[in-house]
Amino acid sequence: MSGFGNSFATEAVPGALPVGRNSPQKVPFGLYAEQLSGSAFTAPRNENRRSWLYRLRPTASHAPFTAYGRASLLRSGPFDEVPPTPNRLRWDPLPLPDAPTDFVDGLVSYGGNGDVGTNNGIAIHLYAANQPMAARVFYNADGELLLVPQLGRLRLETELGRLEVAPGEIAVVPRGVRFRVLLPDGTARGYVCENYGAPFKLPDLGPIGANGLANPRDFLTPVARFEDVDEATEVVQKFQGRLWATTLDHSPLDVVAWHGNLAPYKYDLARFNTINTVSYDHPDPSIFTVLTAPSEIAGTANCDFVIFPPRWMVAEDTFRPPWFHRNVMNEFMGLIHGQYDAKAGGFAPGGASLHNCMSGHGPDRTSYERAVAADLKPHKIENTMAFMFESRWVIRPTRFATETPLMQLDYDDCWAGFTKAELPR
Ligand SMILES: O=C(O)Cc1cc(O)ccc1O
Ligand SMILES: [Fe+2]
Repeated sequence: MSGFGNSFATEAVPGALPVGRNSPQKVPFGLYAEQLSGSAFTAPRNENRRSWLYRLRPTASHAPFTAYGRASLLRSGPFDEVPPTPNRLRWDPLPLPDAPTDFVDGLVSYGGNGDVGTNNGIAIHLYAANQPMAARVFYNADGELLLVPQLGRLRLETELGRLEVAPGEIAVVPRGVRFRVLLPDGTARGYVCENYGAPFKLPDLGPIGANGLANPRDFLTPVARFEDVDEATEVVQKFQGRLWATTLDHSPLDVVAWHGNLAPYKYDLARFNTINTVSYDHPDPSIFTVLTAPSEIAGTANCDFVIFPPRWMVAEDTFRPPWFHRNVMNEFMGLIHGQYDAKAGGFAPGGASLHNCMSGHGPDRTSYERAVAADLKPHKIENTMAFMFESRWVIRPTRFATETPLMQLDYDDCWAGFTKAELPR
């Protein structure tokens, strides 16, 4: 179903969706009605998110959750394992695992900010997996999950239906929605932004007008699809930063019909309507915002999801790549494929970089020298897709991120050796 944040209605069995009310005395077929809220009941209408689910069994029927037994590199805010470093950080790609590892066990946190307990901030994870989630499902009680596949498709079997997401596409799974991740290509790697704050929405367009950037109709939400499976299914949840598990005697992906505006969705980044200068200067990368999770300060996001898609570069008398800058916001970047125009080397697909508040960064020396010498005819940047999670709060790396051999100890060298400017004598 097409559209961002629409009010959808879908039933996998004709007649399963109650008509004219949410909670009839007798739900068709004896299904159980359940409201899933993504906002406070009293949130303003344009921010109010909820769906009504009609399921084979109530979610409430389950044994207590107990602490998840397995080791995990998943971390949550507050991020205080190691002192936050003011240094610029970059990592080589996360290797695919040797041991059998599914999506949940393959999550590795690189950093984050805020606090799961106060509903602000984000966590940034990478995943590398080689096993489908067989007899288990996962949900995150701490925030919604923005998934950015880099290698291999993900098949998300969720309570509200099925989504397949390939590298170059993204998906968002709302807080609390249970899902299983299957790997149609056998292995998968990618990035996750876990958003503790207000859910992602489309940015305002201001003077751009009524159309452009990510257009609402290109967001896709699944139709209802359910499993009628009476087999043991483990439910793993993350709650307040810790993993918990319980086992049901059935699959909880048993929602036969649902309606509402809280649902998973996907988006193909190739549909992005990229807007850029046709005169001079390199605009701020906010022109490439796909989704924004606002904070209570207008224009100062808990998280912006920004992409650097293929595009024409035509600016005249302009240094065309990203300029040198120091930002009050905090920038975590990843690369889905190709090359990023500010980095001639070292920033590989599946890798990552972190430039926190006020740390000087920008083009590496090779990119700089090439751009200053370039013949400025129209040039198309092709076969590339980098992205950024940009947040108003410092992204505090995890112990893993600062101690892994994937971290490039020589990152600073990419900005070494610039010749000094020469003033007229
Ligand atoms: O640092 C980066 O590479 C991201 C970035 C890109 C750009 O075009 C302008 C500013 C910015 O932070
Ligand atoms: Fe930057």
